[in-house]
Amino acid sequence: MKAISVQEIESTVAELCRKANLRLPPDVIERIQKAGEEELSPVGREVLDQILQNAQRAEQTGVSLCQDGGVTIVFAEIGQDVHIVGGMFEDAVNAGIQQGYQSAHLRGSILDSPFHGKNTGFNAPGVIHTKMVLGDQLRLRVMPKGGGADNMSQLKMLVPAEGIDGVRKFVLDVVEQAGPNACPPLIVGVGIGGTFDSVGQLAKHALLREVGTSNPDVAKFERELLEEINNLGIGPMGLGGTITALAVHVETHPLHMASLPVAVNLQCHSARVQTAVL
Ligand SMILES: O=C(O)C[C@H](O)C(=O)O
Repeated sequence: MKAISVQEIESTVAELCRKANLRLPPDVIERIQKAGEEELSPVGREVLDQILQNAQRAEQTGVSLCQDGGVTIVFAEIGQDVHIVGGMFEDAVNAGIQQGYQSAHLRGSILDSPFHGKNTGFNAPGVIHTKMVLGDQLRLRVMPKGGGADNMSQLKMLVPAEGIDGVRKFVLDVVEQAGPNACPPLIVGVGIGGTFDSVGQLAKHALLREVGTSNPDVAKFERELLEEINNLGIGPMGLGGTITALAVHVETHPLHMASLPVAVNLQCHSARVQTAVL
């Protein structure tokens, strides 16, 4: 049994929030660089170059990658042999979000209620997903999820007879309808299976994967979808081009024989995720 204090959790989440908002992960940078070599449109190449310059400046100056620090999504894998001491896990995470956003001067985007619309200040509360795992470690992953791209995401309960072709059509429709609004080039997270409530989480979870790595069970489907999305011609920031998406990540879950839930969670090019293990 390992004891982990709420103070450690709070300061770790704070640091992850700061890092995530100021630093584009190396896998994302590499994929954008490669996209710059592949993009056929000169305007598209210019946009990709500006995205890379923006990432460099954010790291050098401490000004956030994007004005939108998003909803702070925290994925926690909690080892069964971990004992959290000194308070409530969720309170510690939310205090960490507040500390991180405040100290790095990041915009608070969270309203207390759809009815009152009062900014809570410093971006708390976040959305927290927890999973019990083996071991005595706590793995924390922070994803600031921008509002613009999340707004263009969609979920649909397909009829099973629509099959995988129906899924393919739905994913393409979602990307096409999003057009420039989700700030392409995108990472397209797709969840298939489970239930109405779980499939959205599956699609969001797919975005955590290292950009461009494939799910061996559906690698061909992911490759085909990426090609079809890039053939839509939306291009970087919607200005036309051959790179609309950097990657398609698909996750599946067993499902009821009468259902075919699909969720498409769009991630803008500012694909920010940072991880720490306690
Ligand atoms: O809230 C914002 O700053 C903007 C939003 O993320 C957007 O993409 O339009």
